[in-house]
Amino acid sequence: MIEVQNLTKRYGEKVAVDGLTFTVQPGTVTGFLGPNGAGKSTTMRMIAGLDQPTAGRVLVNGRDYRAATAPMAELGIMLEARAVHTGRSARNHLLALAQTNGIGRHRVDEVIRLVGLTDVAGKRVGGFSLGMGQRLGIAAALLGSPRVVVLDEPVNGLDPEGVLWVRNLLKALANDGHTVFVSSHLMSEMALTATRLVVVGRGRLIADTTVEEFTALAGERSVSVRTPQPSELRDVLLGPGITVTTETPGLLVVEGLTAEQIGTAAWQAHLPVFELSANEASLEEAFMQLTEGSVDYRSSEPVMTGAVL
Ligand SMILES: Nc1ncnc2c1ncn2[C@@H]1O[C@H](COP(=O)(O)OP(=O)(O)OP(=O)(O)O)[C@@H](O)[C@H]1O
Repeated sequence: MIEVQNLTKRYGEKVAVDGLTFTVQPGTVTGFLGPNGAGKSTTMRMIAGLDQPTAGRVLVNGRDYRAATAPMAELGIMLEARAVHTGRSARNHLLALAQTNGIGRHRVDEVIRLVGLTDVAGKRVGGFSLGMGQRLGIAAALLGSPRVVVLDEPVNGLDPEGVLWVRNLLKALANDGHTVFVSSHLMSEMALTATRLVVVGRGRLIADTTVEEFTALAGERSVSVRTPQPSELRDVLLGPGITVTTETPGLLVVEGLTAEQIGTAAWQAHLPVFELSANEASLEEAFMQLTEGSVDYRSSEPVMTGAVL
């Protein structure tokens, strides 16, 4: 379990993390979401004791992680992969880590197999692609068979097969009872991997919810109806909690009713309907709405959702 209590981190004037409080439970994958610069990496570094909080504290399995006697068995962490420039082979890199933490050789081979690096284990890490580096980072995080696994953007740089592999790995770890906390700035990816979500913006907690609840929120959508008798249909549909707007002549946009309810009401009132379509809000759109106003860096160019998926 990870308990983050009133956690704050300031860098001079900049408040990177601002009074965050949340708990990450074992047995589930918890997604840590937020736009760029929201404070995810800083929070993760404080969980691992790599950064000192300005205020508040973090408990890993009920204790301060820095006081753990076998730290790699408590917490395995992979921070955002940066270019690794090392002449060491992947196996030697992991062996060195294992030796300094009292972990046996057989576990090194086990994690190499687990992350699919067997064929390149003898190769220099410096020559690894971003995806191979991610796999190596995950191997290092899992080396001590930790109860808590924290991964910062683990699918960055992975091909679709790699993304699927990470997704399944995280789910398997959670099913085994591990605490799994994984950051991403992609809502759609988290929706497929996580059960719970902690959403931050500008260092503050925006939502601590289940993916199901979040999806239901995104599911609140409008329905477009094309009819030759818009004012009559509008009168039929209007009621408490229902809004009807006209965007173009003959086209109503209805909020608060399903397409089925609208179709039935129109049929009962003998009003013709030429088109009836639900306007689905994507998870990514719902996430953008939720974090609106808490984005640090905003591109002036619109980004097609497909391009970031
Ligand atoms: N060492 C530092 N010194 C000064 N400012 C920092 C430092 N580390 C982080 N920040 C700032 O704190 C804020 C939060 O950064 P952080 O890297 O934690 O965000 P993030 O959510 O992980 O973003 P990303 O998805 O871009 O990695 C940013 O505005 C960043 O510029």
